[in-house]
Amino acid sequence: KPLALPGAHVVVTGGSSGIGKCIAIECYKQGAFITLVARNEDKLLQAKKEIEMHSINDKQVVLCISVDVSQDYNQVENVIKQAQEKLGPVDMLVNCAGMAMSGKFEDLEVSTFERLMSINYLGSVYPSRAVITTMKERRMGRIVFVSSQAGQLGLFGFTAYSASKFAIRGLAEALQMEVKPYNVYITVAYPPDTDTPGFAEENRTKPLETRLISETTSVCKPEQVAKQIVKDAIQGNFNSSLGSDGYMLSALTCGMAPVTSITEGLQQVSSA
Ligand SMILES: NC(=O)C1=CN([C@@H]2O[C@H](COP(=O)(O)OP(=O)(O)OC[C@H]3O[C@@H](n4cnc5c(N)ncnc54)[C@H](OP(=O)(O)O)[C@@H]3O)[C@@H](O)[C@H]2O)C=CC1
Ligand SMILES: CCCCCCCCCCCCCCCC(=O)[C@@H](N)CO
Repeated sequence: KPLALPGAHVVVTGGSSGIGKCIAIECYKQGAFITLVARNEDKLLQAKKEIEMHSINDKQVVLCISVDVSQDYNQVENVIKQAQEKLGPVDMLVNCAGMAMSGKFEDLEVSTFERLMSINYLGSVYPSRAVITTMKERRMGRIVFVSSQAGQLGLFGFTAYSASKFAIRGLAEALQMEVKPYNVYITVAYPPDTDTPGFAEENRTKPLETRLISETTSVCKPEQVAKQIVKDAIQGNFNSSLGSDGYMLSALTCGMAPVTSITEGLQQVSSA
């Protein structure tokens, strides 16, 4: 059964910018209560104002909490507790906090591998770990992981980034198998290049080869990406991708990932 967003509590990490902010807006437009989680407080307040312009009733709330999701599990757990005290149990968690850094393997600092793994991977483990018990008890919930097309295939320049985004998929597949009997559904999103502040930042140091490969697919708008992710999450689809290249990549790299319908499974076989 699709998740009903009106009145639901949606937590979005990385909700102060880019794709995360657009996901928050999309959910708010459909009547959800939102908790935004990110580090910078000014950006959080700015995003809150922007989201509030899309309210559909006067009960809706946007709560902001500043925390680094990649550092300390206890801190993250406290943040989730605070959010639940104010807005009730989390119906949907969207793990969107993350960043990209590119460069040839030998040019990347070793610390970059550690950093991307902790932000993109552990930064998705901690919030998910903090909500899962309640979701299982309530026999409902959605957890979204934002991976990337670079989490479906390894690309020149993305040795650190791709690995951190592949890791998310392993976590998600295993977790979905555990929580399906509890009516909790996991979605992994694989967005293409998307026009966000994070993307602009990433482009400042991108190797030419990476740029050329990336340019074979077009740059999407974050609103468009967000709409697709929210739609798939509500439906409980395990895979969320966008556009014809996104569709092909997902079909080619489906592996043994859960399928939502028999049709989807047959489609994967025929398009492969
Ligand atoms: N844009 C793109 O081309 C694509 C992006 N993605 C993925 O989508 C996600 C969002 O990307 P995008 O919208 O471009 O990024 P932005 O840089 O625009 O936004 C990132 C958000 O995450 C927050 N954030 C970053 N690090 C942390 C942290 N340690 N703890 C808490 N919050 C954090 C930022 O706030 P603050 O800095 O204040 O903490 C901000 O709200 C990322 O996971 C990215 O890898 C996937 C495919 C394509
Ligand atoms: C037959 C199948 C055809 C498919 C063509 C495949 C082409 C691959 C292009 C991948 C682009 C990389 C996107 C990474 C986005 C990202 O995560 C960063 N921008 C993060 O900010």
